[in-house]
Amino acid sequence: MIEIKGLTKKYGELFAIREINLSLQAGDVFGFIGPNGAGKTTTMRILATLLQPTWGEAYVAGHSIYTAPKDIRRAIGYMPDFFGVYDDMKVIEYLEFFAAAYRIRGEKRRKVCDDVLDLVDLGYKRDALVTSLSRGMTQRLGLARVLLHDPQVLLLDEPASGLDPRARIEIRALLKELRSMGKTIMVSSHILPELADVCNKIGIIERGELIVNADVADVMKQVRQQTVLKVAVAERDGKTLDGAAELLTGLPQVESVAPSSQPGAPLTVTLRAEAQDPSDIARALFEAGYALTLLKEDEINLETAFMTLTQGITS
Ligand SMILES: Nc1ncnc2c1ncn2[C@@H]1O[C@H](COP(=O)(O)OP(=O)(O)OP(=O)(O)O)[C@@H](O)[C@H]1O
Repeated sequence: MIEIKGLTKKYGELFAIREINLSLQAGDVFGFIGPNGAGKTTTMRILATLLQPTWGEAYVAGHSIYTAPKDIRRAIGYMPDFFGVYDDMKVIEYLEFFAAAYRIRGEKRRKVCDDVLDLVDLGYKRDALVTSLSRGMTQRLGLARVLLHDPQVLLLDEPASGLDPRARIEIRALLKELRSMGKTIMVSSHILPELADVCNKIGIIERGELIVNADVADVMKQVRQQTVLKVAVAERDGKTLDGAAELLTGLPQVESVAPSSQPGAPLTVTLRAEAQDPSDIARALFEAGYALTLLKEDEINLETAFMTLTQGITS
């Protein structure tokens, strides 16, 4: 759906983006992470055929940015990081205006507008003035607008920037819904946690260069090759968590035991690479008379994974 090869944009001597390569399949949700000025907007504007690269190739939905920009515009929904809304227009009028621009006519137009409004949960603001909407609602209206012509590919430039926590959560839920509809999505942000649980692919861009470009699942595997467990026992009958830690440290399949960070918190037990079965741990504790209250695999979050993976690269 998106194929980029050696894409480069220069402004004078400055490389806004430099030799970017990227390949996204249908249904991929690509989180494009980078600090301000890293090159996210430049990349998206080139894909949206609003900006010419200095050199390099880019195809969207099978169409070249050089030879078929009109086909690309039909296939994409591009939401810029800042967009204006017209004053003294109602929400529904605003959408109908853009639907008309997409040549959606007659009864279908009203239906399409109502459908996208429902999708972004703004049906109840149908007759409100666009200028009366909160920033979160305005962003959702912007999303509704780019969905009018049912594009296969969405390019969303920082859709959650400047929103309060609740509105960010709403945008994330909406992205998940669009993902379940099979859309291919490129969504940018300058912070990773925002996109962590929405994307299946992540790219990190710094000073115009894509320094990480990976499948989320692969990153997880790469970062965590060992099993890490959270373990807790009941502190009674002379048995303590410290005693359990000592016992576990002596087991051959255990590589390390980190004490609990605060009173009552579980131990963090890392197994040796070849030992994957946590039931040995349960058995050893049980046989020594401990009452196990917690034994679960410690789930690594994407943020930690990427921090580990990019250590030293982004500093
Ligand atoms: N028209 C322009 N003329 C000169 N330099 C530009 C122009 N547009 C962008 N740049 C530069 O290109 C680089 C990349 O900018 P870009 O807007 O793509 O970054 P970004 O990752 O989208 O940042 P932000 O998160 O702030 O939107 C920056 O150094 C920027 O100053």
